[in-house]
Amino acid sequence: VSWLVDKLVFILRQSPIDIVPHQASRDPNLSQIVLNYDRCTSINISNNGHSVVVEFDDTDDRSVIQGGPLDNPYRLKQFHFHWGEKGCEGSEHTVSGNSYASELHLVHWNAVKYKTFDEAATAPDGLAVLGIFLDQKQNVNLLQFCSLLGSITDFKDFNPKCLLPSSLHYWTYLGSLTTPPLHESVIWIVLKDPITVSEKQLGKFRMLLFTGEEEDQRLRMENNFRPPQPLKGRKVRSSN
Ligand SMILES: NS(=O)(=O)c1ncc[nH]1
Ligand SMILES: [Zn+2]
Repeated sequence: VSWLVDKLVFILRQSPIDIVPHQASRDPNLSQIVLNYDRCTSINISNNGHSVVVEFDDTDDRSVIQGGPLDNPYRLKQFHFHWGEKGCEGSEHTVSGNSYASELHLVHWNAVKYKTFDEAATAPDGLAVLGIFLDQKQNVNLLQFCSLLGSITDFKDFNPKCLLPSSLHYWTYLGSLTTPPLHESVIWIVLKDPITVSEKQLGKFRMLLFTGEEEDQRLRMENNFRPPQPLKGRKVRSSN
């Protein structure tokens, strides 16, 4: 039973969470976040069976996030999306119990303190994930690039800056990966303002049918969002 106790005791900072804006504490020491994605080097876009992922070259500090709750620059490694089968659900974080249609995660790692992403992914200050809510309207045409499971397509010079809302106001809290292995290693930075995507584009997410190499292995990819987890006394801070 001790392994069970160990497990229970250490599930203290799981993600996502429900963010309640008026309960977040406005912290004057929280500076703005700074995104240096201009010389970002996207490499490929792929469908890993749970999401669509765009990988970046993280061998140097060309694409980093810094400022806000972060003590040093964190390197952009990949971004991916979470969505649902209906327009009213799909994001992982919720705001006063309300879901958005989808949520974009830009995953960064602390290359100052750790040698590799995998090492950082198990450290309490190893990762920083920028979460951006997607509402329904505009165009995010990544999906036409890959709808086949396991398909990897060249995807050079894509600058994620075009996926950002006008304001970089954010909430921040200490949490975890929202997919296995659920490591409690993420400093979450969730932007308050959503970006808007078209219903058609979101529909493409939902219709993301893919076939593996084997014939007739047709699976529907949908509802790849984890529900909100217990706050366990954590504080959510709000930027100014
Ligand atoms: N969804 S998440 O951003 O917490 C994540 N990134 C890598 C694995 N899981
Ligand atoms: Zn994610």
